[in-house]
Amino acid sequence: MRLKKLLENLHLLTPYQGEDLEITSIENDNRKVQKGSLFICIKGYTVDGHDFAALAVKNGAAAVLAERPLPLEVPVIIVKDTKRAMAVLADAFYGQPTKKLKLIGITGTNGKTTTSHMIEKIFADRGCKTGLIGTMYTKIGDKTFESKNTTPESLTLQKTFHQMVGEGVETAVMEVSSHALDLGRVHGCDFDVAVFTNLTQDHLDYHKTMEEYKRAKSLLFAQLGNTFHHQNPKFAVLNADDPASEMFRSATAAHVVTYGIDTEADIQAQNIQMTSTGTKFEIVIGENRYPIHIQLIGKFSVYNVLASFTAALVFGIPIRQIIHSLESLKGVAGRFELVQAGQDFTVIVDYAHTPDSLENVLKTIRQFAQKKIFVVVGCGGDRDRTKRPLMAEIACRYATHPIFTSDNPRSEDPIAILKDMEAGVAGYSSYKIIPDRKEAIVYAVNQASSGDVILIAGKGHETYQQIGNEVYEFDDRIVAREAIKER
Ligand SMILES: CC(=O)N[C@H]1[C@@H](OP(=O)(O)OP(=O)(O)OC[C@H]2O[C@@H](n3ccc(=O)[nH]c3=O)[C@H](O)[C@@H]2O)O[C@H](CO)[C@@H](O)[C@@H]1O[C@H](C)C(=O)N[C@@H](C)C(=O)N[C@H](CCC(=O)O)C(=O)O
Ligand SMILES: Nc1ncnc2c1ncn2[C@@H]1O[C@H](COP(=O)(O)OP(=O)(O)OP(=O)(O)O)[C@@H](O)[C@H]1O
Ligand SMILES: N[C@H](CCC[C@H](N)C(=O)O)C(=O)O
Ligand SMILES: [Mg+2]
Repeated sequence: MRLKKLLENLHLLTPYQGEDLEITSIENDNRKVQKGSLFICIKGYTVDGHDFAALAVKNGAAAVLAERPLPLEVPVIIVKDTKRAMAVLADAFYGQPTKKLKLIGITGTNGKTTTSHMIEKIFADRGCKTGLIGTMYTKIGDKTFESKNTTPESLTLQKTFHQMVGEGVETAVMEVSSHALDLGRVHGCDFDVAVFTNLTQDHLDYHKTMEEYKRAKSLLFAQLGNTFHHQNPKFAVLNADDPASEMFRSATAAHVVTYGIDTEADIQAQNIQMTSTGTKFEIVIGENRYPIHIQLIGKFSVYNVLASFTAALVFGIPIRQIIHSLESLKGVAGRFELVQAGQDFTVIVDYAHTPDSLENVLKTIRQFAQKKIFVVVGCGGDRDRTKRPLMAEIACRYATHPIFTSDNPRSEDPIAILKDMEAGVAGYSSYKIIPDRKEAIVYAVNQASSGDVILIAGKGHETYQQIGNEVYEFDDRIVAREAIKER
């Protein structure tokens, strides 16, 4: 694409008058620059991309987009906010791919990954080629690619959507994190449906207050726009049981459809019963009742099913097909995943790393556990510190044998993280501290007797543990399996 044509999309008050050049790619990392790239300088949290502009030019950059003048031999286009501009240029360069896709965005503290997989399954079961972007990976059809962030920055995102369109994807489902919304990573994404799961405490290291965290989440609903698309209507799918939904409703002019359990909603779950193979309930829509028997357990799973059901319903997918897809879902990796290695006690690996998710999972376990409940849990370093004492207290409140250990300590001292956790459990003496995660898992496995339950929380599908700057191979499921075998 020609540079002038590309820059027209920025609608600068003083249009670019410089040399017109062929732009072969857009990059914001000098290490990816090739001959003819437009290099965008982004001031990051760690380094300033402006400091890499000269290197980018050396690597072949034809032009540079920056927030201040730079002494370079190629054209330097100055804008106030390169991150905002990057989203616009990425969308234009890749041919506005989200306009060619049915795009479903999911936000909320917990349940995004699970719900996105449910929605993807409903569309895939209909023979539709799907795309998925989220915490575990980016997926195009059956191929998966590693993802660094739950929601990547705009350039990576638009490139991925472009690839999806090229490979025949019709429907893309993505998790939209609060960081992404706040940092404008999804600017320009033409969402058709925005889904809200729930809002509880997390990420206060970044957002500082719950109000700010909620405001960031509300941007997804604001982004559905204020224009009506009567041929392709846009929908906000909101959780009637979560008070934050009111703010999200007011943030959008799109059609609002609610789901819920405890509060009256357009799509409601009633008569919820736990069975030996999962959960049975009825989905009530007006006068109609649709029985469903899913293979997952817990009230939180019912919420995820309702959110997915509603998102699919607004696209006009027949109810019996939606129900069939949801009933045949066995689970999502690392979410309430059972480790079965011939033992006579239950071992569950789950991604609960927030107070609310830990409480939900432990409450669910309490519904069926007959004997001891072990929980092996830690808290991530360089993340919200205020959730640490809360998670520890929840572990002690619901489990008979809580074991505090390390999650991903990152740059923090693991012992200091454990001290933050301990601050929440002054009134308890039931817990044990084993800083080494493997030792903690082995200890729980060795202590368990027939009929007990062990919950290993926090890392779910993760296959690594980050201690300092080192990333080690670590998979709770494999460690637990080996511990069971060696018992
Ligand atoms: C705080 C934050 O969001 N950081 C994100 C940010 O990194 P950063 O600001 O540190 O970037 P930087 O390293 O300073 O680089 C600045 C610029 O210089 C460029 N650069 C850098 C080095 C170099 O040699 N050459 C070069 O050109 C970089 O390409 C970049 O354009 O930009 C990176 C690239 O897009 C992100 O990967 C990174 O996410 C980090 C890994 C992260 O941990 N983010 C978390 C907080 C996050 O975003 N989490 C959410 C939600 C998680 C959930 O609840 O599910 C998520 O969506 O993942
Ligand atoms: N609807 C829900 N409400 C509360 N907790 C949930 C819900 N769904 C899942 N959980 C719990 O939260 C954990 C994380 O679920 P999931 O990975 O689907 O959430 P997420 O929003 O994608 O999280 P992240 O922001 O870390 O990517 C699960 O392992 C489970 O313990
Ligand atoms: N997306 C979440 C994942 C946390 C997972 C937990 N294992 C941790 O490392 O804290 C985050 O980055 O905060
Ligand atoms: Mg996720």
